[in-house]
Amino acid sequence: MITLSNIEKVYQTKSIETVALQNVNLTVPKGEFLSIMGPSGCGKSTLLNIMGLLDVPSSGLVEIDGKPIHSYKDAELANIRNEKIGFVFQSYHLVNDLSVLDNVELPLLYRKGSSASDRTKKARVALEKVGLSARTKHYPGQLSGGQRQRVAIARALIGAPQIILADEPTGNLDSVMGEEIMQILLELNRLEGTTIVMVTHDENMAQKTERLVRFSDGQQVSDAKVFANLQQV
Ligand SMILES: Nc1ncnc2c1ncn2[C@@H]1O[C@H](COP(=O)(O)OP(=O)(O)OP(=O)(O)O)[C@@H](O)[C@H]1O
Repeated sequence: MITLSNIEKVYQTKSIETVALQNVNLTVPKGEFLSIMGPSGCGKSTLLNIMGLLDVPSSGLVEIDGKPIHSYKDAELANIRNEKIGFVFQSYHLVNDLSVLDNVELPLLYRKGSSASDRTKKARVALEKVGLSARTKHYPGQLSGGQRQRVAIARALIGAPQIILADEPTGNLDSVMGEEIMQILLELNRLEGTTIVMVTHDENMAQKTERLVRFSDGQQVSDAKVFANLQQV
């Protein structure tokens, strides 16, 4: 579970102060699939970075599973990020000169006690989950956008994270590939209980999730269960 209380984020550059988030209170229960929508610049990526422990708020409290993150040392935070959280980005963030298999193995390189054979085995399982078993030796440049995003999801999955944070995961894809990626995320959430927070500009994608929070100017303007999916919740 992720809890944000009275979160404020102010970016201070030499001459300008930008309030990216203000008075944000949001709880994401374990196993929820939550969408975040809002106009460009309203603070969605900032929010996701704070939830993913990649950034800290200017004020307010962030708790993961009931424990405030400021009570952890930096090394402990890095461990939580590595073990509990998987990230998926709009532009995939794959390493171009590594094969698909090596890209997927990357998060485990930073984990203690994982052998090369264990990493390879887990990477193959993750690639199978996203339907890319036949592409392990390819390089990202040899794949379509949808396939690259599936590699990125496999990489997020390899460490069996409890939480996946996805920043516009279908943003660079056409509607067919976007739908495929969405089905993978929905299955992960339903079958494995992975908590997913997804930033999206696509109303259709948001309507497939359980709950939709809309932001404007750094603040929540609505927070509602997605009616069409209520019977599945
Ligand atoms: N590192 C930074 N330094 C200064 N200002 C920043 C920084 N990062 C973001 N901002 C500002 O904070 C505000 C929120 O940015 P953020 O990237 O969170 O918005 P967003 O809703 O994700 O936008 P988009 O949909 O375009 O990706 C914007 O006004 C942006 O210019």
